Amino acid sequence: MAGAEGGMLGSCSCKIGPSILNADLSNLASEARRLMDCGADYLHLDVMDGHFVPNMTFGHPVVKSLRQHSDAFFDMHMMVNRPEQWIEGMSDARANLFTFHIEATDDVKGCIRKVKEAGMQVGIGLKPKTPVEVVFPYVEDVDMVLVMTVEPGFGGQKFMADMMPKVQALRAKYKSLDIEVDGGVGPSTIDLAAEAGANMIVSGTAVVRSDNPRDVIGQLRGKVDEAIQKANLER
Ligand SMILES: O=C(CO)[C@@H](O)[C@H](O)COP(=O)(O)O
Ligand SMILES: [Fe+2]
Repeated sequence: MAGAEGGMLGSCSCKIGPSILNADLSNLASEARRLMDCGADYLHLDVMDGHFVPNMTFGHPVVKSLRQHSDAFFDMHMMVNRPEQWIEGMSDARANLFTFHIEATDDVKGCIRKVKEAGMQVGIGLKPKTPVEVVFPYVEDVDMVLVMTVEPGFGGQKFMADMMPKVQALRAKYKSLDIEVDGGVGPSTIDLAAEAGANMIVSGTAVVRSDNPRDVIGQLRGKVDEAIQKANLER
């Protein structure tokens, strides 16, 4: 659904979402346009509050401004404590998917409900040290599960291959779940993520710092499509 605002999740097809964290943030609108024009399916927007992670980025006022220039599907990666406090602002900014971390709230069910009531799709994220089992009670209620493949906070880190068993465990249990991986994903690590069963691929540095982002997005998509086809044949 490249380029269109609205629903995108639920089909478990390959979707590539560049992270703009290491892009030129002073030219967010043109960076968003450039990445969507290069074949991205959605934009992954990293929100950091300086508490949940040791870094800060931007909040809903910036997202609302960006929305004036882009009709892309906005995947909000909320690396913030007490994500509940930003649901209304992100909904007002016309974000599409609000992904909060399971470690960041005492009321996971309540947060899921409030995101839905605010008219957004909902994702739930797991830091590397969080076991995958903690998310199982909520999977039926969310649109997507995000498995972090770096410690959240910064772009350009090394992909943690030891997170792949989490992706495999989720895929084994939930055949049509949208599973996103985020952190250190690029042409040299996509095979592991795709074969484990991830279908939503966040890629920051590898895409935005490439001389040929279209080619990188195409390579990532090729590997994921191939893995999905193989998995379907084996079923
Ligand atoms: O959420 C995060 C980091 O906390 C990510 O979205 C990264 O920013 C992706 O960038 P690369 O690791 O692909 O450079
Ligand atoms: Fe992210």
